[in-house]
Amino acid sequence: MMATNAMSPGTPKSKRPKCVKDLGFDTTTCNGQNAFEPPSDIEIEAKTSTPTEFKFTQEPTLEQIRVMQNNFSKERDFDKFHSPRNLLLAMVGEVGEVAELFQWKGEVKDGLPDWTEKEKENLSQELSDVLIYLVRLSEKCHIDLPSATVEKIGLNHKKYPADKVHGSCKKYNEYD
Ligand SMILES: Nc1ccn([C@H]2C[C@H](O)[C@@H](COP(=O)(O)OP(=O)(O)OP(=O)(O)O)O2)c(=O)n1
Repeated sequence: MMATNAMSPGTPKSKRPKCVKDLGFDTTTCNGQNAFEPPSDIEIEAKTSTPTEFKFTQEPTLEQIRVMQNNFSKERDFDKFHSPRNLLLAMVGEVGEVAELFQWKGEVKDGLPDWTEKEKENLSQELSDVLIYLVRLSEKCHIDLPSATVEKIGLNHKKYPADKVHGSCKKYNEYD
């Protein structure tokens, strides 16, 4: 379904859409319970795709990751430690561990061709830790992360119209 209610970046926070439904998108199919159907103005098919282009696997979904981490925490009686604040600090700590892997390397090439297998494995683990804590934090804050992300991408489309910003890295509020 098309977004019908345009929202300018200057809209006060209190008046901003709270969920993807407020943008005019059909949310009945993107709440983690059902199959995901993207709003028709947000493409999920790659614009161009080559056989060598990097892609994620289809599963696990964020909901499946939420369940896996929820089970992991229950089995270990970790729930009592997983308050939103603790999870936020844990996530930021893991972001720091990602940053440490890039520290002093200068710019690195796409696909990290100059990294050792061990370095790539470390990065893979630290990025996963960030995601695991992000998903857990979202769960604890009752943020439906997949839907919220679609909503945010919708907002990004409105703030950064492709025909206006093409090839520029200026912030949306720096345009006339
Ligand atoms: N109380 C805890 C402890 C760990 N984990 C899970 C979530 C993370 O994916 C991972 C974090 O474990 P560590 O704190 O041991 O961090 P690392 O795995 O990054 O180890 P290191 O700090 O040695 O790199 O384990 C968790 O959910 N709750």
